[in-house]
Amino acid sequence: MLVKICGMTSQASADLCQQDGVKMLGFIFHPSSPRNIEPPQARSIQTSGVLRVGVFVRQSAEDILRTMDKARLDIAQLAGNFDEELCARIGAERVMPVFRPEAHSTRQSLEQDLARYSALMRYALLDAGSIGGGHGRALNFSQLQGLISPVPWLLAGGLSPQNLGQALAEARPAGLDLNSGLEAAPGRKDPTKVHEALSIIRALDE
Ligand SMILES: O=C(O)c1ccccc1N[C@@H]1O[C@H](COP(=O)(O)O)[C@@H](O)[C@H]1O
Repeated sequence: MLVKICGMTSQASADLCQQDGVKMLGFIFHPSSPRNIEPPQARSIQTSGVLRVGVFVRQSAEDILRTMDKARLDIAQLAGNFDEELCARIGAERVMPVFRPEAHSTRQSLEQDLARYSALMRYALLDAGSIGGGHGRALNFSQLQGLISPVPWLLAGGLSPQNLGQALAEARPAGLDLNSGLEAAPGRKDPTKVHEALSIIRALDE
């Protein structure tokens, strides 16, 4: 199971979330987010053995590449409008676009969209809503069961210890992206929720 925990705002939050089984830590570069972080601060946060993911909403390829360099990022999560050219400029191995199941009237249309980006991304992420993120709103998990994706896909949107079991059983993603559902307050991770979520995932992933 590919587990990503997003919204790192300090070394303490990264230390809390860098636990066995966590593969990605996310840093949000979106000024209006309560989880926004500046590139130098993200750079100063030490991580080990995890992929460092930057979350971007409306930045240009140049801005994204500059921030990736400044903050020592491995992957760009494209949570705004993206196209083939943007993905190609960043490089397929470093791209995780956010796809929006609710914007598609059929499952086939979502799968076609995923297929279109097959050579342009390393992972795909599926979230609720139409742009941005961190809204804490979940997708309809059962509608995603058996989804055909050319790359491993992560489920995002309102995941918390309360709904992880249902999400895994119904959507059956390759990975999970946890964010506001593990917070004590916006931008501040709750150690109890983080431990609880990771132990649920470990138990269900055996
Ligand atoms: O969390 C944010 O503030 C945010 C802002 C702008 C773009 C993306 C953001 N977060 C991402 O949204 C999803 C789902 O988050 P949640 O579980 O619903 O809180 C996740 O991928 C975050 O990386």
